Amino acid sequence: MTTPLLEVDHLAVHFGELRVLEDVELSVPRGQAVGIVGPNGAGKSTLLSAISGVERATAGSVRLAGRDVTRTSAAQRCRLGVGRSFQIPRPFGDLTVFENALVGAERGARLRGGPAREQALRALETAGLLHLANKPAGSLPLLGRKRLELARALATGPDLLLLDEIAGGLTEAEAEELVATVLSLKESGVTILWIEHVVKALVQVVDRLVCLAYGRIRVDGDPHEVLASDEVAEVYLGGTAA
Ligand SMILES: Nc1ncnc2c1ncn2[C@@H]1O[C@H](COP(=O)(O)OP(=O)(O)OP(=O)(O)O)[C@@H](O)[C@H]1O
Repeated sequence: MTTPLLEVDHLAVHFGELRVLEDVELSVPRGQAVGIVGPNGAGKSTLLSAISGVERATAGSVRLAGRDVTRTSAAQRCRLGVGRSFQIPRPFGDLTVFENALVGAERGARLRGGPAREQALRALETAGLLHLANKPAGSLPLLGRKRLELARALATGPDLLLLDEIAGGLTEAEAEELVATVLSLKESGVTILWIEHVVKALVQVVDRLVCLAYGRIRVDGDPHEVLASDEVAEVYLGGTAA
C-alpha cells in the first residue's frame, strides 16, 4: 500500500483548559481533495494550524509522506510541501501583488532569482491575478485578497494545500471562479484539504468530506452521504455533544 501524503494520528490540541481537538484521526492519500465542515468554533482552523505547524500538537502526531513532522516548525513544513491560506487574508499591503507571491516562492520554496519570479508568476496566473501583478496588495478588493491568499500558498510549491474558507463573502459567480481554480489544482495532482462553509462550492471539488464537531471527526466519507447523515444534522441543528 502506498504511504498517504498526510497522516494525522490521535491528534490533540489544547489551549490551557480549552481542549480544542481531541483524538483526531485523518489519513489523506496523495491527490485526494478532502473538505472539512463543522460548526463555528469546532476546531477546523486549529486542525489546519496543527498540520501546517502554526500550532503545536498537545498529543498525537502529524506525518507527511511517512515523515513525522510533529515537532518541526511551520517554515520547515512549508519547505516540505505544505502550503496554507489563512481565513483572514493578510497580505503585505505595501508590497505589490507580485512581490507578495515572490515572498512565498523565496521563503517557502527557497527559490532565488529567475526561478523564484517564474514560480511567483505561475502562482498569480493560476489564481487569476496576473493582470493585477503590479498593483499594491492593499488595494485589492475581497475577491482579489482571497485570490492572493491562494497565490501566496501556491507560490511555495505545495504538494499539500490547506485552504481556509476561501469562498466566504464572495458572490456566486466569484465562488464559481474559485471552484474552477481549485479544481484545476486538484487535476494537476495537488492534495487539498479545504475548510469551507460554502458547501455548494466544496462539493463540486472534494472527493471526500469530514465533519468536525466538539474537537473530533464525527463523520468521514462520500460528500453527499456525509451531508445527509444524522450526525451532521445533529451538530448543525444542535444536540448533545456526546
Ligand atoms: N491560539 C489560540 N489560543 C486560544 N484559543 C484558541 C486559539 N486558537 C483557537 N482557539 C479557540 O479554539 C476554538 C476553535 O477555534 P477554530 O478557529 O479552530 O474553530 P473553527 O472550527 O475554525 O471555527 P470557525 O468556523 O468559526 O472559523 C475556539 O474556541 C477558539 O477561540
